[in-house]
Amino acid sequence: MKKRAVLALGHRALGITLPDQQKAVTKTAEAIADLIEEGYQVAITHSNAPQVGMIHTAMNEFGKEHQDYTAAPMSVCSAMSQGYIGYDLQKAIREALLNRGLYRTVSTVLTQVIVDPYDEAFYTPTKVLGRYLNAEEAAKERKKGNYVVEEPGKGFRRIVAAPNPVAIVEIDAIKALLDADQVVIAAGGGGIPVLEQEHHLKGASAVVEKDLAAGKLAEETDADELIILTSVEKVKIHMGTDREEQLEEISVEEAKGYMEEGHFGVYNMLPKFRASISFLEKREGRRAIITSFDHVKAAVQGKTGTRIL
Ligand SMILES: Nc1ncnc2c1ncn2[C@@H]1O[C@H](COP(=O)(O)OP(=O)(O)O)[C@@H](O)[C@H]1O
Ligand SMILES: NC(=O)OP(=O)(O)O
Repeated sequence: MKKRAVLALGHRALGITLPDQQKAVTKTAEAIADLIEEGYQVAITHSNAPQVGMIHTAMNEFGKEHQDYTAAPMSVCSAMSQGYIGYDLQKAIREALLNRGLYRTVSTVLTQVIVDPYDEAFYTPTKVLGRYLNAEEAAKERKKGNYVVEEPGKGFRRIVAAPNPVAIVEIDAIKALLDADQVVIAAGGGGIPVLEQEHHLKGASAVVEKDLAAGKLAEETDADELIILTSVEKVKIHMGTDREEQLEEISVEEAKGYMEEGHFGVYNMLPKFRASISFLEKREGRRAIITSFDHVKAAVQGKTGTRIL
């Protein structure tokens, strides 16, 4: 029986600008093809904060120059990011597989993720997005009810909530594609955040943390492995001190302990641990791996990466 993996692609595996993204996904697609060659069924999710920031600027600032301009809410910007990132990934993965004489349909499911309107995250936004604003522009954003944060010496940036993913709306479609052994890109950028209002879904002005959405996707697709591809081969404890140590194979209990001791960056490494622990506590006997895209093959073979069991 095939193993099922959910992969989360971070900034290094995905790239940021259009040309950068096309170059990065070509390399990442090789790593994904390695996994498929090893017999994995693969679902992929990815970052999108830089991309959604660019789309938001394009739609809401330069868009005004178009006579039929209407503002684009954050949820629509998220959907757009899923579309073009998915398109680049589809092309790159299809090609990497064809070069190895393999064929799989690769598709992107525009995915909505339900969030809780009472999530604390709506009161304490953490996802920094878009270009730098000057003080006057920042004041205008605040007047519109948007949150803005100052980066000393650089200017101001929009900041939006990163609520927890509660459920994946299109989960049955994603599962059907995986069951058919097809490659699926889903819950990109953490999914398009939506609020459930009776039986309607309403886009939320937020960006879900992609690592947490990947954990939810792994849980809901009953995956064997959650593989988070980031910029480091292994996670460190006591990072930057003379006690620095790389983590290899650790238990959930150990992972929780390190988390509580505060070894991980709050907005970068910590969500990867939260996602891994949440998945492993709900699906016993599975594995979470945190490593870089160029070490994924060795990591699934147990030779490198930080592996949480
Ligand atoms: N304990 C840690 N061990 C390794 N890297 C860490 C740790 N804490 C924070 N980091 C930082 O987390 C970064 C990866 O997170 P992030 O940049 O958000 O990645 P991604 O875009 O891949 O999700 C690393 O480049 C590193 O600087
Ligand atoms: N959605 C999301 O978590 O994106 P980043 O990884 O780019 O912050």
